[in-house]
Amino acid sequence: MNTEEQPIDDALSQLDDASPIDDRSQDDDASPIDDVPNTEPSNAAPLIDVTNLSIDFDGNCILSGITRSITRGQTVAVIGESGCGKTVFMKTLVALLTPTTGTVLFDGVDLNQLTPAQLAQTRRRFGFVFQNAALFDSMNIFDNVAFPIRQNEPTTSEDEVRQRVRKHLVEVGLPEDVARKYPAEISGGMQKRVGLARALVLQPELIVYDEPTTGLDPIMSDVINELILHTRRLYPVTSVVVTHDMHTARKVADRVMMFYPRRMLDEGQSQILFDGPPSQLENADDRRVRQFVRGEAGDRIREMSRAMA
Ligand SMILES: Nc1ncnc2c1ncn2[C@@H]1O[C@H](COP(=O)(O)OP(=O)(O)OP(=O)(O)O)[C@@H](O)[C@H]1O
Repeated sequence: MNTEEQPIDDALSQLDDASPIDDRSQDDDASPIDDVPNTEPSNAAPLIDVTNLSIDFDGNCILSGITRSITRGQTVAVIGESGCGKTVFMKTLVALLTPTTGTVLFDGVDLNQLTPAQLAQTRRRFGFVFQNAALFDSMNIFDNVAFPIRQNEPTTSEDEVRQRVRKHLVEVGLPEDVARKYPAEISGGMQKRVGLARALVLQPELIVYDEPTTGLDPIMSDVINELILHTRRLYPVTSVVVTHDMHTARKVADRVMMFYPRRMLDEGQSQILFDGPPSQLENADDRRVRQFVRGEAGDRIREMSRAMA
């Protein structure tokens, strides 16, 4: 796309009366408002149904025997030590990976039975917030956020594109002058907020966040956490948040799933050691869960010693 051809100045003039959530956002210390309507889901039907999922890579079993549902409107944090399969699980939910066995239903439809065209259509219902924001370096922020609209809804008028980009930049607390900048000209925290704005422009039903706070200072991490909550209050969206950040898991999630590496378990043992509200993490029955959330190596040291012996 030739960004020079975009009527960006017109677009930006439309942003002039936008009220960013917090003008301090230029300095990355903005805290978005939370006084917004709570859009509770109208029903509690599962949006995602996973049945007996397993994933192998070259005979190396990463996930097995996973059966879980995710209800519409839930925010699920997926935690667990590095390499246990959190990202693989998340990618499988949005058909970026194909199950070795088992099924993943999204809104009752088996994603792996869809034709490429049907899958592309369904993916418009997903929003992705990547670990590194994954913005296009050659496009300014306005065009980055406009990109999914122009790609997926090419008949949308430029007027509407401007309105929607403006709305979503405001929602993530970015001031209007950011729209003219390029990704390299803004901080990592601002890039993550642009990534969230871009994920929201197609009004997804499911948003997956891959390590949304990794690499951010504690204040900016909390801004991102607030934005995840803010997004949930604004829209009846279902969210899956893969994170190492226990503060994020506790703050944004109404449900936490903790995975354990398959290779460290015996046949038939569940790979999900905990599945419940974050308030119960500290008192989980499984010692490995309590150790994980407290940041104690505990059993893992003994297990690793045995594995290396
Ligand atoms: N496409 C792939 N091909 C082969 N192996 C893969 C692929 N994707 C992931 N893996 C392997 O699967 C395992 C789980 O990876 P995954 O990225 O899900 O871990 P994770 O729990 O998200 O870890 P981290 O917290 O470090 O990101 C790793 O051993 C990884 O190397």
